[in-house]
Amino acid sequence: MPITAKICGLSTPETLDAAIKGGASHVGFVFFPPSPRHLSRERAAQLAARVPDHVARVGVFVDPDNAQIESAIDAGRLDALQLHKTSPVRVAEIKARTGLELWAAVAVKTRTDLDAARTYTAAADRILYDAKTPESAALPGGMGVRFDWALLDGFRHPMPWALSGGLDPDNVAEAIRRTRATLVDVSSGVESAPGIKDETKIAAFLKAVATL
Ligand SMILES: O=C(O)c1ccccc1NCC(=O)[C@H](O)[C@H](O)COP(=O)(O)O
Repeated sequence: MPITAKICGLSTPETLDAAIKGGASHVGFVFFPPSPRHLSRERAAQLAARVPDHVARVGVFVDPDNAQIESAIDAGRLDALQLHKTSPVRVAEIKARTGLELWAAVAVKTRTDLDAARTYTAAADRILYDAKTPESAALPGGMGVRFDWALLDGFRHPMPWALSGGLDPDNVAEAIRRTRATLVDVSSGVESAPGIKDETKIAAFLKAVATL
């Protein structure tokens, strides 16, 4: 099975183009004001217009309300929604309301954290296993934190899934070999500073994925 990749938190035409040129299957647009990657609706619309049909636009949210979601879907021409810190009931509501592909982020630090994945079976289309960020952290994702991939050993995934958290061009091949992920997601591992994507790192990450 080919390995695919989502480059998350893109905010400029140049870095978006680098992700598309490098073969990303998904591009992520963050809609969360505290994030250095947050996009205004205007910026999202400009970027969305550059994305070809074969690349999926994923909107990233933290327990959003309906108005936030609807304006972002329109502006970003979103194909999928990635929801952090959002309950299974709320994910199901959003799915019913939008009809879009829904990804539920599950924050992982211990094996017990994986149990949350099963609570989304009736609501989400995909689980994104992401590293749990510290309680004091400003963001629930995009912090370059990695979890112990061995936690996924022998775990029966309840639905399609993706691996995230602390991936970068140097460790993504090992992560894929270790976990057998078929979709990987990266943000800060392809940045030169928080929120500043680096075209060279994006290309290196996608090359590392493509060579597997
Ligand atoms: O990236 C953000 O700023 C962000 C803000 C709020 C919720 C989620 C966020 N990012 C989620 C992602 O999809 C990241 O790609 C994922 O957490 C991995 O990030 P990183 O460890 O930096 O590669």
